[in-house]
Amino acid sequence: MKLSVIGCGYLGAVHAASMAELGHEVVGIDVDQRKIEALAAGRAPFFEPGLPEILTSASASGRLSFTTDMAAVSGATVHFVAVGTPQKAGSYSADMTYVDAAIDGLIPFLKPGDLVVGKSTVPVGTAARLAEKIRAAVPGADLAWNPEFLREGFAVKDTISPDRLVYGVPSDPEAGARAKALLDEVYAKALGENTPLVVTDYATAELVKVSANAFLATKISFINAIAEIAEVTDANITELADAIGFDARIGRRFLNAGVGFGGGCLPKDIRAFGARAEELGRGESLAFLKEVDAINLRRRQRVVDLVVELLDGQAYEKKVAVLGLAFKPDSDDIRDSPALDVAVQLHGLGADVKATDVEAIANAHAKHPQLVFVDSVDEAVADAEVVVLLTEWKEYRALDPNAVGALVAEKQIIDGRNVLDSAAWRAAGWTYRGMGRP
Ligand SMILES: NC(=O)C1=CN([C@@H]2O[C@H](COP(=O)(O)OP(=O)(O)OC[C@H]3O[C@@H](n4cnc5c(N)ncnc54)[C@H](O)[C@@H]3O)[C@@H](O)[C@H]2O)C=CC1
Ligand SMILES: O=C(O)[C@H]1O[C@H](OP(=O)(O)OP(=O)(O)OC[C@H]2O[C@@H](n3ccc(=O)[nH]c3=O)[C@H](O)[C@@H]2O)[C@H](O)[C@@H](O)[C@@H]1O
Repeated sequence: MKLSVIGCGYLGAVHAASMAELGHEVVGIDVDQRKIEALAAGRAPFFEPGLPEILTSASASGRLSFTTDMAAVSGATVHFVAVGTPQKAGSYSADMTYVDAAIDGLIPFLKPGDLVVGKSTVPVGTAARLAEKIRAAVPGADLAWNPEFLREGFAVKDTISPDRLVYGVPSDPEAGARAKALLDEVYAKALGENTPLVVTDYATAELVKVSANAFLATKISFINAIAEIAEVTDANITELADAIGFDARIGRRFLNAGVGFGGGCLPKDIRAFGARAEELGRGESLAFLKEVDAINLRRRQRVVDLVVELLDGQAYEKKVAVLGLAFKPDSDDIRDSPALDVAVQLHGLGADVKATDVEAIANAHAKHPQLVFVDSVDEAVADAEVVVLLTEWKEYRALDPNAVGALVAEKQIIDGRNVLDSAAWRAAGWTYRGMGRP
């Protein structure tokens, strides 16, 4: 099948390459010339495990191409829209400029029978609005909403073998059936493997996406709120999470307390969802998401406070090693990263911060050139008075407390992700502080 993917960022580039890997003929479009040049040369413009391999194989197959020229969509029947919907400056709402520009750019090249498929995360009501616009401009063309649930770090696997598929299709039965048939053809492999499929209306599909992210964010903030109580009672949040997680109704996943959630999605999605609820006159229904956000941001402050506490109340000119900048391991994404936020705050307090990451240094440097970045843990921790672990890369989880201890000035560590063996670090002479565990 011939597909186009408009917007080739963390979502779109993976989607384009994965669809080509599945046998479709795909053209990826982006306004970012540099990104397109990299992708066209078979290079991933960001770090995502497995992406380089499928880019190479799909490009070699001749089924995958990339361009900045929107006219290239003409040969395709199904057009995925995967452009960004970041938080609007000065507001909690989603910035819809890119989605609107992508649809406006696409319309002149649509033909009757084409299906535009929204993948970006949008405020509920967007699909109905865009569908009207598309149908008015190109009779016979239509729109479906097919939210994406991939996780960065697992994006290729999640795209090729999703845990569920959701289609928001037009309410007209004939148009709905046609949209479903086209999407079934796109996702034939996953459907053949009995992937659960929910076929629904636009509003439900849009709400499924933001509800899923709101639930995940709430689950993380729930455990972090309990971690705040654990901190003042000397309870152990990890053991507590294990214990409640054994209840299948609760489940252990997404109960890792620490410096909290970040990234290009959970934080901005809960804010945009709350803002949309207010527009709909139902602000109070999602008021709890403000608390979820507030708990989350307090965890970053908690790490900063712990650093200052370990430095006897004064961070100024003290040497602090920051391990981790990406919002999570196996990603170079620093969008709303708790780790980077903490590094910036410590720098703001006058600390002599040396920060490192496995993949995210270039992105972090581009955004915060005022920080000092070093390429290795050894350089970061040299003469440090406090070491702060903020992104749980496997390399950092495996650190040897004795080896690190030989390099620092003071053996003090804050485990912002609760991933180190506290007993082993203490046995090696370290002052160990976790996030809600002794
Ligand atoms: N990153 C992720 O893991 C997931 C993201 N999403 C959603 O997918 C959407 C995209 O997210 P990301 O890929 O992370 O963002 P991103 O910022 O990495 O990528 C967006 C891309 O769209 C391009 N773009 C902007 N305007 C354009 C236009 N008019 N025509 C063509 N290209 C244009 C940008 O240059 C950029 O490369 C967002 O709505 C996000 O919430 C949903 C699920 C997972
Ligand atoms: O809409 C999106 O873009 C995506 O957002 C998240 O995926 P992602 O942002 O890639 O990363 P997650 O694995 O969800 O982690 C998000 C943040 O939560 C943090 N987290 C996660 C789990 C946990 O137990 N504790 C915790 O603090 C992570 O460190 C990270 O900062 C969702 O998991 C995806 O399903 C969704 O498609």
